[in-house]
Amino acid sequence: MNHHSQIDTRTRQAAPSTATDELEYQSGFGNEYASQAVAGALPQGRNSPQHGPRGLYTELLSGTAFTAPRHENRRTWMYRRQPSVVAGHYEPFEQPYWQTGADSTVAVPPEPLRWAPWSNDNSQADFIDGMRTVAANGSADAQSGVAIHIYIADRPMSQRAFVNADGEMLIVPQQGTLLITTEMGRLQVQPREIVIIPRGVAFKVDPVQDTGQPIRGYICENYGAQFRLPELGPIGSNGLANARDFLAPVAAFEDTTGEYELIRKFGGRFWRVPLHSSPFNVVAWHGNLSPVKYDTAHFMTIGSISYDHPDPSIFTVLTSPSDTPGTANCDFVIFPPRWLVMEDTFRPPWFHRNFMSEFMGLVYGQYDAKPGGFKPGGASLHNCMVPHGPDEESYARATAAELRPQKLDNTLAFMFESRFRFVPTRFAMQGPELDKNYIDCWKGLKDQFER
Ligand SMILES: O=C(O)Cc1cc(O)ccc1O
Ligand SMILES: [Fe+2]
Repeated sequence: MNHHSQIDTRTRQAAPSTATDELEYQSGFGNEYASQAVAGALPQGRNSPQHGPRGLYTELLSGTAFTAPRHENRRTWMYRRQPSVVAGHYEPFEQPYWQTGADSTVAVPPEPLRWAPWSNDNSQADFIDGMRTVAANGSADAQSGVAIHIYIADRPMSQRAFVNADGEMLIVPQQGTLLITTEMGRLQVQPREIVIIPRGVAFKVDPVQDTGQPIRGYICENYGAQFRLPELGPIGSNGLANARDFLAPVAAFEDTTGEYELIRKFGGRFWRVPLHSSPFNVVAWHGNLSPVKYDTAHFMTIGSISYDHPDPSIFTVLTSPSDTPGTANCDFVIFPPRWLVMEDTFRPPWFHRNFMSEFMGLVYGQYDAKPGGFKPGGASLHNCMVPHGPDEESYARATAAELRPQKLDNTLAFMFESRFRFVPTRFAMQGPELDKNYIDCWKGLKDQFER
């Protein structure tokens, strides 16, 4: 099933890169998916028959505690050519730029921060080597908080696979199409789409075409509760990201021979182990723990059709709740193409100070609160209680505008919003991408009080 062909491009914005996706998927979010690459490989009526089907080994992957409530419980049964315990000894692997948890030695100024698109500092990097942590909070061992990384990669992972025991990974591609091979099968993901790789699932990321440009994007590594669809409350039973638009892979296994290198992130450290065959050897699987992708063009955006600018929580695609109701470990929020029709309203985001900490990125186009300075591939950070809002240009434009219905088009910004303060890494604070003059975009907002 190719869902791209179903997008109505008259009303929905096409992504800048449009490689066609010929892969097959199963639809739904957190379904009891079932798939087999070879007939007879998926047992019927039981999970672990005395003899695995077709000589396959049975292996269970639990993404939540066995006793997690039913609506949160995630696990998948895999039928594979070898169990994943077949491996040698692990040895340490170095990835010094991929950091875990807040770095308490970094002094974070309580002011708005912004970064230009990061430059490619290593043109020999795959997805793992090309990862750079830009901010983090919480702790992987405490199962709370997130890290935000950017990746810039020029080469395929090829015979290298990766397992993250510290959290799930929400990938937001910004440039170039990815082919993601996982234990559950393959997904193709391009800018405008997002993908979630659950904690513990082996995967690798390869560029789809050689465009001469590296693949680039943002990642939210989530140490906390798994991302899920938000409650809809009075919105009702439909809207925002609809579950049926999420796509899980179908079972597929690799026949490649030769050595694999498996890299495992475990408690903030990296380890490597040689494998004598591909870890992508699952012939059939069933369960509700699976990577899924989602095309944000399917997002049913809701906004004000009377007056005022609503809170951006109406744009929540996914939420990772914390123990405090309504106060997320992390929300993933998008600012997609949409109509603005509010009457007698300052339409861009208001000036504000927020309890929650806001990390923003831009996939393409312009963000209405910051028409200049905030570039695709760059980022901004407005931490807990840090004042921010529309820049001078946006303010001038919005207060002068004639309030006709207006389409914000050709744009996709997003926000990782967390209850925990984001601590930028040394890499982010000391690199040349940090915008030293960001605060100046507000300096012309003079006192114009008419007494
Ligand atoms: O600060 C930002 O640009 C993000 C944001 C957008 C919005 O529409 C309302 C509040 C908010 O924090
Ligand atoms: Fe904000």
